[in-house]
Amino acid sequence: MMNRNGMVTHMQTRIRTDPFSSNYTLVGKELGRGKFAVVKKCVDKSTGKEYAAKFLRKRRKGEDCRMDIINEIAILEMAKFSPHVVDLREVYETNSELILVLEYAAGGEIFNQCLADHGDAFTEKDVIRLIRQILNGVAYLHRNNVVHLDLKPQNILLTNSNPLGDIRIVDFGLSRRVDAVKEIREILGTPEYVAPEILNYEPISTATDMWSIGVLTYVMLTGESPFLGDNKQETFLNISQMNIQYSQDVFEGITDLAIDFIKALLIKNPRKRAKAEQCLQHPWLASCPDIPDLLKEPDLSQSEHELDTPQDDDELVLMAS
Ligand SMILES: Cc1cnc(Nc2ccc(CC#N)cc2)nc1Nc1cc(C2CC2)[nH]n1
Repeated sequence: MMNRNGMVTHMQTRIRTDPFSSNYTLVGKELGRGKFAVVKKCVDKSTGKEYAAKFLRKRRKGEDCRMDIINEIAILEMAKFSPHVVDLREVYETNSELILVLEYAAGGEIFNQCLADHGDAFTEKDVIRLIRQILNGVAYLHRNNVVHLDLKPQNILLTNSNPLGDIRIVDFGLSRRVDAVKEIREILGTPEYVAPEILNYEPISTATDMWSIGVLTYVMLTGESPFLGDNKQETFLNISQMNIQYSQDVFEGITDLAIDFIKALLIKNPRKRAKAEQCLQHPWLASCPDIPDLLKEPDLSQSEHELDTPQDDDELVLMAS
């Protein structure tokens, strides 16, 4: 089932109402915190296995937001066959919260290694391998007509940081189905990574995620955020005016193929931007072989997992930023 702004309203996971604390022990400090969610590491009491528990408040600013959380759960369910999307184990509900028990990625956010000093920063070879995994995960979502809409280094986790492990895409709190609605025109995402069409209230599409992957690649290779200004307005201006440099000093030691890859994504017109499947064929990614991911994941784009089409086709409500 879909509603009019591309949110999924139907899920299959059984929601448990027995106490989360009967089965899990919380350990250590918080892993992450958002406006209406907190993420904590936990351990399954019966197996000792580690998970991440995401506590999401159902009421936000006096509104019932339970359906927003159902949307996130349904998208995690749909993506369960992708090895690059964090796995959802089970869901609990209390009076005030829904609790998602998710796969634990011990390596944390790639954000931390993007900014690391030269010694611990990613090599170009690391970035090629990680970007290929991100593209495989995003290609899977796009084949299933889902856009993430908040791709950034804080939402790409590592199974292990040293030795460098594999990526897991997390946080589908802003994600939407793009096939079920004529146009999604909401201001979403994080300023440094939002695509120009978001700022101009133009239609959001899978190309919106591809722009974010272009920014992400730039940051992973250089440690610099290409459009970051002194404040949100300046950042938005840099994006809408395409104020981006590929200077020799910032890209010292980085191949021209890498720059060519980024330039295929940081294109203002979304229709001209490379798609995930095209990116996977780019010579920059072909420069170091890896196990073909498609061998690991069935493609469910045409299957019983297909979400229902929407009941009504009203125009989307234009959301204020
Ligand atoms: C070691 C660790 C360190 N830092 C974060 N940060 C983080 C980033 C984004 C979100 C946003 C979300 N969702 C939550 C936490 N997650 C970690 N492990 C996780 C985190 C998780 C699941 C995704 C929560 N599994 N393993």
